[in-house]
Amino acid sequence: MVSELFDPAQWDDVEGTEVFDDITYHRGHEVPVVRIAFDRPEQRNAFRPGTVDELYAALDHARKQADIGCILLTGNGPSEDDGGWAFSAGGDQSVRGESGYEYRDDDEPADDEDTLVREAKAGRLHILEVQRLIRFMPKPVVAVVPGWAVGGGHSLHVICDLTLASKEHAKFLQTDPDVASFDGGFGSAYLAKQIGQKKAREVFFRGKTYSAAEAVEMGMANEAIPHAELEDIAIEWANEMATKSPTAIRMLKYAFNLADDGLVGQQVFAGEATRLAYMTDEAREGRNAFLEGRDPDFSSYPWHY
Ligand SMILES: CC(C)(COP(=O)(O)OP(=O)(O)OC[C@H]1O[C@@H](n2cnc3c(N)ncnc32)[C@H](O)[C@@H]1OP(=O)(O)O)[C@@H](O)C(=O)NCCC(=O)NCCSC(=O)CCC(=O)c1ccccc1C(=O)O
Repeated sequence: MVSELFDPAQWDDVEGTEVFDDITYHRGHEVPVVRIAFDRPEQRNAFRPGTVDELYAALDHARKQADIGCILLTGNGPSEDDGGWAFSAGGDQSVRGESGYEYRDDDEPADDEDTLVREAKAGRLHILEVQRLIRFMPKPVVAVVPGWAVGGGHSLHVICDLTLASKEHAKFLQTDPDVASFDGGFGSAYLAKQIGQKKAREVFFRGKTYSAAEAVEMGMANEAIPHAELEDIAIEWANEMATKSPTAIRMLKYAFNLADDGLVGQQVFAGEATRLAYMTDEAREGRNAFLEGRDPDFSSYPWHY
């Protein structure tokens, strides 16, 4: 069983992903959606470096699928040890070293003799690379939170485009200052954009646990959903988004990001505007004139206002 909330009739395996140890990755049977899930329920889906590598690879694969319009990011469960549920409890503290989170034992990416592996074995904080991948993903990413979203796991739900939470089991908690960590980027500053400065400071400075209903009330989750229906409703929402105009959704996501992302936000939005411009006859005339060694003739293209 992948997870108690996982409906095998809704999902197909994805070739090549059987090598994943710490996550699962499935593609919608009838919907243009993928489901990526942390798969360490006995550790509350805490992520170690290998988990982050796999998560990055799966998200990047989903990014490149032209027929996939939405990504559900969740956590498998419950824990066989105690029945507890989690989206993710953040960085695995048992492998935290002095320069970041370390590869160890079965988490090793490759062979000891390899020079590149020595680099990879240095402490990593590359969950931040995953955050950026989600941020710039040209399609919506939905955090489906069946239990604890804590520390770096909390930051991950914050960066996702939408958050759907289990009414009974979702719990939102920032422990960063308890373990002497601090997400000074999207996890805190973007959270403040969502719920306001006072509330975001409370989340980090007090380290109180919030329910799904409180998270919705605060504006950091979209809806609290009965636990048993969580993934079904998530698929419904994902399918609604994934069947709209891909260009409109992509431009809207980048437009929402733009103001907060500075020049990089402008670059990402402008890159998509350039792509749209390349699709016009006017752009084809510019390219063809160069290739044909003549001056371009733009006279039939109006100065729109
Ligand atoms: C999540 C809890 C509140 C759940 O509590 P409870 O339900 O009582 O369960 P437990 O019995 O505590 O846990 C069950 C089992 O899971 C293990 N476990 C839980 N969390 C972790 C973890 N993070 N790492 C390792 N193991 C974990 C726990 O030890 C138990 O195992 P047993 O063998 O059964 O004993 C509670 O568990 C809890 O508070 N967990 C710790 C949460 C935490 O502090 N997370 C780390 C925050 S820091 C972080 O995530 C940094 C991430 C990062 O990379 C980063 C770095 C720089 C900038 C930004 C970021 C970023 O945040 O992205």
